[in-house]
Amino acid sequence: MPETATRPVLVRGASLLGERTADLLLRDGVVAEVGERRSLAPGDAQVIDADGLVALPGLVDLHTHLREPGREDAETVLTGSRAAAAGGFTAVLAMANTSPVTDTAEAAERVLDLGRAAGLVDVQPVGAVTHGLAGEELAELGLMARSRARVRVFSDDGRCVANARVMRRALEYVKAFGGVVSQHAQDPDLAGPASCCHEGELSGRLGLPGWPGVAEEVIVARDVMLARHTGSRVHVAHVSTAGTVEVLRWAKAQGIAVTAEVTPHHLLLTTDLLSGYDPTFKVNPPLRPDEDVEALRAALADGTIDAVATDHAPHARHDKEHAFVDAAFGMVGLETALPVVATTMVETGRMTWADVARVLSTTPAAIAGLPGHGAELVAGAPANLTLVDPTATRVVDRDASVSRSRNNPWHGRRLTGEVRATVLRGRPTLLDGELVDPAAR
Ligand SMILES: NC(=O)N[C@@H](CC(=O)O)C(=O)O
Repeated sequence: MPETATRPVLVRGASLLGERTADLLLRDGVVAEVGERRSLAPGDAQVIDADGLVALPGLVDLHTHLREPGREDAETVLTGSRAAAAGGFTAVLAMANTSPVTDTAEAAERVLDLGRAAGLVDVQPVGAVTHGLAGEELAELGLMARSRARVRVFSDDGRCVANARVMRRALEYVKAFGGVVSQHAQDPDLAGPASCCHEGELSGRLGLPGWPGVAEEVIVARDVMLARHTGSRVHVAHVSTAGTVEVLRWAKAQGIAVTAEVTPHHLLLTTDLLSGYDPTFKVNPPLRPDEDVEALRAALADGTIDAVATDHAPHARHDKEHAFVDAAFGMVGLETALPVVATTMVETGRMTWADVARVLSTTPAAIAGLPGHGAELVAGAPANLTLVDPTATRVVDRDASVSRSRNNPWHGRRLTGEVRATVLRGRPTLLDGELVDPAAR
């Protein structure tokens, strides 16, 4: 995207990946110089004092619902971009389950253009796998790939591509241009049409229809075999069970081209939260028991799960404030993803900040094929970065969110790790924890 020249930025004294302290001079959209701490002269640059802050490559979210077009009462590309910048993201993949669905080149280009107009984060459209997410005929995969939007990730997310023949064809098709199919793994027959939570002892007691983890696992098992058969790439969206982790571990050991993501909420929240029937905790896949959460954390730490993705799923009050069985599935997550990962994985000693950069930036950028993102912060790299205060703690207040929606499962929880600044191609989008108006940059 052509951008007018901006003032250089000097990031002073940041701890690169929490490993070594340095100054970074950002000019013309790239990291122009990396020097010893306090070695670079500011000249006419805007100075960001990053003493005590960890610098990461800008975060990349593989799984964001921005709701525009169609449900602007829940979120727009602009309000979702604000939430992304506030959360430290410099790129987000916008899911296709909008209204109309992103299943044509024109629809994908429109989302791309809305993202550019908002100017806070690179909004990369995800294309639907099938027309209207109906699971039957393939969408215009090739046209979306060749469009200005350069779509590489395809997903019917919210719905599973349940038909094995359709999934096979989609995998064959996207292989031609290095694309990937991101699967919402939920066998519709096994899960059942009315299921709204994890199937287990608690769902029985609460009288809520649940779906078992095996409904996810059978689809993942099938899809890794289809990926092997086609020689194509499959990505598993929002992994939620220990059984899926076992399948992934096996598939990776065979050399099958499978990648997977876990959401922040599946790393910390468990099914027992449902005992109050609060629809804030209704999400798909559902919150699972402790054993699954533990397996997901271990799999993220050992690389079996490749990435963290938010599944930011904003919903308007009138869709969420219902009896549990009738409420919409989903929770917001862009603004809290980094603190949840810091709290569950870094504070517990399971991951380093370099690991956080891998799972929230480098690997998701590689999976999505976004060459401008996820790069190590060295001279010549794109100036996309996030500055984090690793020790600050904060109690989440849903009303302080810049998202349009309030379905925030973290409200009232204390989390460690605070995003202080976000920089997109050398321009701050967040400074001192406050959004920077694109017009003022
Ligand atoms: N995660 C959710 O619970 N909801 C998502 C769709 C989806 O990913 O299932 C949504 O679009 O609201």
